[in-house]
Amino acid sequence: MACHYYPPCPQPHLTIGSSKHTDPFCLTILLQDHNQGLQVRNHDRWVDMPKSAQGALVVNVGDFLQLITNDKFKSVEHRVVAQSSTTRSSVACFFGPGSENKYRLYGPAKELVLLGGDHVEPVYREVHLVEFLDYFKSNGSPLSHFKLS
Ligand SMILES: O=C(O)CCC(=O)C(=O)O
Ligand SMILES: [Fe+2]
Repeated sequence: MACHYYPPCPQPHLTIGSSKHTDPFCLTILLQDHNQGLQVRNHDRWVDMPKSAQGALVVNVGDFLQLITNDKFKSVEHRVVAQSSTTRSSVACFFGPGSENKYRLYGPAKELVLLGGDHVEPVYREVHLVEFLDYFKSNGSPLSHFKLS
């Protein structure tokens, strides 16, 4: 879980709340307050997330879910831009394989690779969570690194 507090910045164009990234796990469930700032990347455009209705949760797909679904679900690149006069708070909960499975090998799920009876080539090699997260910590999104050529 990560709790974020973004103070106002009088010159928001000179800073960034949170730099662009994808989340590494399967799903992120995000509670944000009523102030805007979160943006998601749609092709080459940054799109403002609309203000959440009271109590609404934002659900982001992460890189590990993209890997095990063989690209059926795509992780979303996002960032938080600073605001000139309002603060912003958010709480993000990250969901993925438990640490008891950290050395288990995961790859594109056979059920998804073979969906509909048609054979679909796996896009990624098998990897365990420790290797996946180590790569993420040093380099950002690990997806292209674990792609089969
Ligand atoms: O503060 C936000 O809305 C986003 C936080 C976030 O992207 C993260 O914790 O990974
Ligand atoms: Fe994030």
